[in-house]
Amino acid sequence: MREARLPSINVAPLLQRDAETVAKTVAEIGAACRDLGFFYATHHGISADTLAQLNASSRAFFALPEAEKMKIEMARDGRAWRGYFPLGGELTSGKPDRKQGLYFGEELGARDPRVAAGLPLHGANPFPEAVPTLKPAVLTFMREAERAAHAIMEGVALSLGLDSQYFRRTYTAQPTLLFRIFEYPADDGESWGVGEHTDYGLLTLLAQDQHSGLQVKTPQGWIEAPPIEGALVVNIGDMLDRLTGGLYRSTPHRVRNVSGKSRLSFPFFFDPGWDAEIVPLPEHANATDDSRERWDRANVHAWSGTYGDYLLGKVSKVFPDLAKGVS
Ligand SMILES: O=C(O)CCC(=O)C(=O)O
Ligand SMILES: [Fe+2]
Repeated sequence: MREARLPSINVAPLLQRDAETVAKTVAEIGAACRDLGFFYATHHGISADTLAQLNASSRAFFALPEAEKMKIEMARDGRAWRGYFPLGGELTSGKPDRKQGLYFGEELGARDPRVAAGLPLHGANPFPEAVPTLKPAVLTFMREAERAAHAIMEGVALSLGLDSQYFRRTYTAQPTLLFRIFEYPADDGESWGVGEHTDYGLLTLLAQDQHSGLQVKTPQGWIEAPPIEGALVVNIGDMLDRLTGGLYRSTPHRVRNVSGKSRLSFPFFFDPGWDAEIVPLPEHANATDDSRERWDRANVHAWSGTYGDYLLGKVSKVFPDLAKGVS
């Protein structure tokens, strides 16, 4: 493992729309996106209190007896694909991951047109009765994380020479929001917490507890992305890679919890609207096929379609049993 560090970027000027200091932030974001596709964001507006509530409520949930957790099991939730999955229940790169977790999305009522139309991955979230604090903790985190993600995407747009609202207009007026809470038991010396993969959408914001485990693939080898108090890890997903013809990289990463303790992480996925057709930016349309280097051997630059199609294809692979009920 190489001793290298991801850059750390203060994103407050984007949240505050501070014209004097935003140029520096934008330049840093552009450089980080072109280089590793990963950086730490500080001053992101997600409060320390929100993170503490989320951490404590999640710990309380995972400490429940298995039967209690299984009351909100994903398999019971139908098309929305929300709820709990037990250890080994998800197969990120074809093998069971050494983690248990909770899967959430945007909290949508039955009258939301997307729910009424029966779109998979849309609906209400199941929350555990046994830990009533989890619901407000998750919903508050998601609200604050969405605000941070819009602001960082404004920085990404500016760094590409686009106007700040470009992505909001084209893809994220009604983003697809997925939020997950993972508990990784201490390493067993054999299995990956999450196997090597890239994320699917535009931007991932990751909060972590105090235990390391995340590793990022760089041209010089794997590096660690340990937790930094108060900072989020931000990385680019396949759709931004596709839009920029590979200029902004969707970088592979993986997790091995070698901390010796149980590790919690909280990835928030900020993705294009479900029906959005993903069309490369005209000036970045000439991408090279990088499928031979990719973990899934897919050529995202030859792919076209809506984000919903892309996501469904990916999620069907990681939860093969659930997918049978949706297709
Ligand atoms: O748990 C982590 O640190 C990363 C999780 C991750 O990469 C993912 O859920 O896509
Ligand atoms: Fe990931």
